[in-house]
Amino acid sequence: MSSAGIAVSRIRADEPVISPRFFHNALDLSFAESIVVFLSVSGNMIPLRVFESDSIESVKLRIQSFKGFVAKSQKLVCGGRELSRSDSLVRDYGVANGNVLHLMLRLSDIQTVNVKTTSGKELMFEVGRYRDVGYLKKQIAQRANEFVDEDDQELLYEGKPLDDQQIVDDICKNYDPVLHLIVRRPANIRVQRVEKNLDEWSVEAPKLGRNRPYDEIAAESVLVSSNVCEKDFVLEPVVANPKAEIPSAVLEVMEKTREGLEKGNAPIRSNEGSGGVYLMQDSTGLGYVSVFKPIDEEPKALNNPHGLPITSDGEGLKRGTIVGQGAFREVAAYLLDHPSNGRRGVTGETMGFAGVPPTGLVSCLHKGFNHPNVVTHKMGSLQKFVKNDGSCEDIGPGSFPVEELHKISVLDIRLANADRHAGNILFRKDNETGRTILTPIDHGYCLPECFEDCTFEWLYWPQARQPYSAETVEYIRSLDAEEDIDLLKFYGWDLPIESARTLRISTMLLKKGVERGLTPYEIGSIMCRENIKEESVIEEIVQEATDSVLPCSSEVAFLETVSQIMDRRLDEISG
Ligand SMILES: Nc1ncnc2c1ncn2[C@@H]1O[C@H](COP(=O)(O)OP(=O)(O)OP(=O)(O)O)[C@@H](O)[C@H]1O
Repeated sequence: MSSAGIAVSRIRADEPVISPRFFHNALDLSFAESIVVFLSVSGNMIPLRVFESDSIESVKLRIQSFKGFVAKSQKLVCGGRELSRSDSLVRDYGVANGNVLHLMLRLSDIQTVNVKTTSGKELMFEVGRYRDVGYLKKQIAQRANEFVDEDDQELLYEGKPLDDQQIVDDICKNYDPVLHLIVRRPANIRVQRVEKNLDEWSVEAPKLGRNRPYDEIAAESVLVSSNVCEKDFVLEPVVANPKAEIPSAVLEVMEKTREGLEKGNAPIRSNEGSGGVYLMQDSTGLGYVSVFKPIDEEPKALNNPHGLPITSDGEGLKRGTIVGQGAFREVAAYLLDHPSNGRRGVTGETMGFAGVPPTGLVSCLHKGFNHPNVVTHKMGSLQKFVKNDGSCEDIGPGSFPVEELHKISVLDIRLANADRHAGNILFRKDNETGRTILTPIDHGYCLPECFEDCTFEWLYWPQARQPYSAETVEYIRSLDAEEDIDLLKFYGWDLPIESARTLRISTMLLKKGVERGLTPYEIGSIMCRENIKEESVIEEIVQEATDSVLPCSSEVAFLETVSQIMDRRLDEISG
């Protein structure tokens, strides 16, 4: 999931933002049943008239028609809650007159840039929006070996030379620009250190041929400040229990990330995501190695770069989650994604059944992060960057192999994931086999304290209606919620009793469901609400158990009651 054009308003959603007079004018008789809300887009407040009976989808389509933002790319947040169910109504979310709707856009990070050489040859590049011109030059040098080194290239846009530090997104202004490439004959550069942090660069550029704009370049000397020897970053693993070994795949990701930072390749903030998401570069500066998500930049946290209002009660964007705990949840999803042939530490296998990328907890300091007030170390999750061809939001589910979807369904059901939309599943086509491989990412809202916001987009994909294979059933049988809770505790996250209960109940449901031959669709439907108003079956089961046991009953007795009620409900469904 991603976000880019961002609502930046400090006005709280429950504060009236318009004068009574405006209301009087805005609400004439023909609109007696409508309400006026305010759309916060990039700091601007735009009044928007909606009906309480409008669906969220139709509000998004309206925004699309007058602002041009594709409905699919929109994310609306009101009163600290994401209006995530497209078919639910404005009134279901309690949106009222004068409320502020924060609009966040999910824009692709990738920008197409066309490069035209002086001989008229055209090359197309797809680069990250937040890459700079220097990076683009490296790509040009790599793509066509008839071109000389990146240092000899000059890129022009609308006749003006571009600096290496200029960001692609700043040049592009919503369309695919054509840049003109000029290759200079190699200049002779000599660097001499005159004192600490101060180098003297002597550049002797030879005269170039006619029609070249750099004919005038003559020998010159410039003084350039450099910090090449200074280490201006910190990256350390966060270890809560020295006895808990960091998985080898996570250590490798940390090491490669450190190498990139050491080479001066700064974190690049992703255009996507409602929180601060940084793409960490490798040592060559040509690829990404990991993704860092600091806890203080989560949605509703103090330093969120997208200007979402700060939490007033500590609750995250999804019910039953807490702002600042996203990183623990990301790490938990990797730790609990056990390999299919056993447990990670024992088998030596690094990848789990569902393929959650290796993820660890780190403390990181870099001036490129969003910390407007103080420069401090940031704690957050560091996840291996997975090469991909896009997210499942970009293509229809027809080509996804059944087992690829099933592995993600097992993970989501177990962890009661409250944020499984198609943008959080990356896809990649394997060149050799031609198979599509799915990778689940973004687990900051798993293991919530209640089931209210569980949503699984895959529920509506045809593969979800096929039964689990024998191997998957075997894997599900091997799961043990108590072992999982102990594992997380060993790694330093003592799950709150409510989240531990969620894990126990959802594991119980998954196991009982497959024993009755239920499909991912059938089990998933028990966990998800059909609409925002009506409780899901799992919520009804929990409520019935709560009503049946004495308030002083133990957790074991409560879970035993849940188990009995669940058996009855599952028999009704499967019978
Ligand atoms: N492990 C990864 N490998 C490759 N790309 C990734 C990875 N993790 C995140 N990304 C990229 O970064 C983007 C934002 O990440 P992510 O969805 O985790 O952020 P978020 O703020 O939690 O988003 P959301 O608004 O969906 O909750 C993703 O859409 C994806 O393009």
